[in-house]
Order: sequence, then structure tokens, then C-alpha cells
Amino acid sequence: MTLALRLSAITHRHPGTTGATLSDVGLDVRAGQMVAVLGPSGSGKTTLLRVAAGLESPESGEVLLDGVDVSDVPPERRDLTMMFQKPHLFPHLNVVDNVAFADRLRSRDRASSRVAAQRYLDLVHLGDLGRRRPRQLSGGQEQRVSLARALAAQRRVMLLDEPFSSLDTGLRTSMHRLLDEVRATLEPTIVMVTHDLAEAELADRVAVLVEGRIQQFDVLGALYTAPRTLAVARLVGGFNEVAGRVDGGVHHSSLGSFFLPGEVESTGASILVVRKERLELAPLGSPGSLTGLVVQVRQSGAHQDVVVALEQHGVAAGPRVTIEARLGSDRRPGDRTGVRMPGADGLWAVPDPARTGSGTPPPEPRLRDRASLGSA
Ligand SMILES: Nc1ncnc2c1ncn2[C@@H]1O[C@H](COP(=O)(O)OP(=O)(O)OP(=O)(O)O)[C@@H](O)[C@H]1O
Repeated sequence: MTLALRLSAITHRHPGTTGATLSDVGLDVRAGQMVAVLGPSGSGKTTLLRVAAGLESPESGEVLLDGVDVSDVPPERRDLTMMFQKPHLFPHLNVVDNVAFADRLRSRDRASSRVAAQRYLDLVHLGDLGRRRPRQLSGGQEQRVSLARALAAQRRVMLLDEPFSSLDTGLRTSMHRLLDEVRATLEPTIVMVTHDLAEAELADRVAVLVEGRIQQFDVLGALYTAPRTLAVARLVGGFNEVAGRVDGGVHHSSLGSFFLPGEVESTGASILVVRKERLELAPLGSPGSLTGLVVQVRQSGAHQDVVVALEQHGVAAGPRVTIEARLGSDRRPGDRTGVRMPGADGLWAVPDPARTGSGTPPPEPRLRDRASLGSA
């Protein structure tokens, strides 16, 4: 499959700022693929799209469309289209003419561009609203028209900048379904910026951007099972963290020594990251289990999060871990309990940025389970 878009070693500094907003960012998007750029607020996501679109000129690096360097091509002549959080429809045109606009710019006649626009409106389930003005639409309808207009432009790549973030949860879910339908029908190439993990699920691959650097570019599942950095683990959330060291494929900490999967690359000062759903409550004193004191039990969706302060030398002063237990677990604050660690397939380790100086310092976590703290 061909590469529709390649961003190569992009570094960008906004005028008047000291640090780089984007540092050596590379991203490959294949034709027909959808890539989500996921990152916390201010990590440089919009800037990255604007560089791809030609709205910002990077200090260094290249933008290639279908293998051709377009770094010096102005935005209007790049074969891509951008869709924003706000729809920006033309208020003086009705819906069908908004969608037909790109065709009209290409000098297609009014009648046939309207016929084509109608097909895109049907695709976004707004076939009956073509004669309305934008001010007569709801927010969700406006965003559907905006999507139809972006599709009708038939550009090589669509850049979507948090296009559904201003919609309520129900509308956002229906836009996600619509995007899935559109992808199945037209196979557009899409780069979508989001800070929402649920939205990133729509994409084939996810690029995690933190403080202007791509920290991981992978399928979403890998971010949950094999995060490359602590920042990625924190952005995904639901990990317990225990500081320690990796030597010879084994993580050593105050919790003990645990074999890691062979793919773990981190060595030296490393944080053991364990998903809360992979830890288990166990009967007190059961063989191979750790012991701790339940300090909190709280509802988390269809589960309970049980926070346990692990005991060391008989004192519950060790790392705190959160265990996702099924509803109705009988643990109460003040109970002592066993905690069973998963096998190597449920463990992972990432470099400890505080002790190795590697990677960027972790951002203030947005999605992190605040109780999931651990220290060696
Ligand atoms: N025109 C500009 N001039 C100076 N600084 C800017 C400019 N545009 C953005 N920035 C800064 O660059 C950084 C990245 O901004 P950007 O909008 O790309 O982040 P983002 O990840 O899209 O954030 P959000 O999710 O909040 O939209 C921020 O610190 C922002 O303040």
C-alpha cells in the first residue's frame, strides 16, 4: 500500500516562543488508513496538522504527499482538506451548495456539482436538509455537513482537528458510527487529532504526541499492553506504577522480583507498570500473594476499584495499588487482603524518567488513576 502522507523529521517553533512545539516528528499514513494523533492539551497536535496543511512552515523537516515533497507548496495547492472543531460553513449558502463548493471552485457546473453534493449529504444521513441554511441546523447536523463537504472535496488526505469535541456524548457516538460507515464506503485517508481515547479507537493506528514528540505509534491495544514510556502509560490510564530496576529481564523493587516479557526494552531504572484489571484480590495468606490493607473502595463503571496499601515487614507502608474487582467484592476499607500479581504476560516496564533522564518529563496526567501510585 502506498504512503499517502509522510511527515518527516518535523521541528517547529512558534514565533516568539523559546522551546520547540514539535521536535523531530515523523508520521507515515498509508492510503485508506486512519491515524489518530492522541495527546494532552498543548502537546502540539493542532500545530502538527497545520504543518501538514501548509498553514505553518516548520523550522526543519518535510511534508510529502504521495511521495512528493510539498513543503514549499501553499496550502490551497496541497491535495488535502482540513475539518475543524467548529464547522465554518458559509452562512449565505444553503447546505447543498456548501457541500458543492469545492466542485464549483474546480469549475464544475452547478447542476452536476449539486447532484454530487446530494450523494455526500445522503451518505451523512442529511439528504433531506439540502435547502436549509447553516443557521437552521443543530450543532450535530452542522458537523455532518462539514464532514460531507470535506469528503466532497475528494482530497488525498483529510485532516480532522478534534471535529466532534464540541458535541454531546450521544451525538459524538453517532458521529463516530458515521465516520466508520464513511470509511467502509469511501476509504478516505484520515489523520484525526483527539485527546479522547474512545475516539482514538476509531483509528487503525494511534500516534501519541506528548510535549511535541511522538512517544509511540502503534495500534491502540499496544498502548494498553506495551506502552513505550511512562507518559503513554499515564495518558492511557489504569496502570499501577512501581519504581525499581530492570536487570536481565527481571524487575526488582520493594514488591519483589518479577520476570518481564522478552519484548520489554527498558533496562536500569525502570517503572513496573501493571494494569489494574490484571491484579487480583486473593484470600489473605494465599501462596504467592502479597498482603496489604484496603484503604479505599470506589465504584468505577461496572467494576469496583479497590485501593490497597501493600505491607512491607508487616506495615502497610508499601506501594499503593489499585485492583479492578468485580462489583460486589466483599472487601471494605480496613480489611487486610491478599493481592496476586499477574504472570509475566501481565507485566511491563518503562524507563523511569525521574531517574534516567530519558524521555520527556511526565505531564500532569489527565486520565490517570490518581490512587495508582507506587514507590520502591
Ligand atoms: N500561533 C502560536 N504562537 C505561539 N504559540 C502557539 C501558537 N499556536 C500554538 N502555540 C503553542 O504551541 C503549543 C501547542 O499548541 P497546539 O494548539 O498545537 O496544541 P494541541 O495539542 O492541539 O492543544 P489542544 O488539545 O489544547 O488543542 C501550546 O503551548 C500553544 O500555546
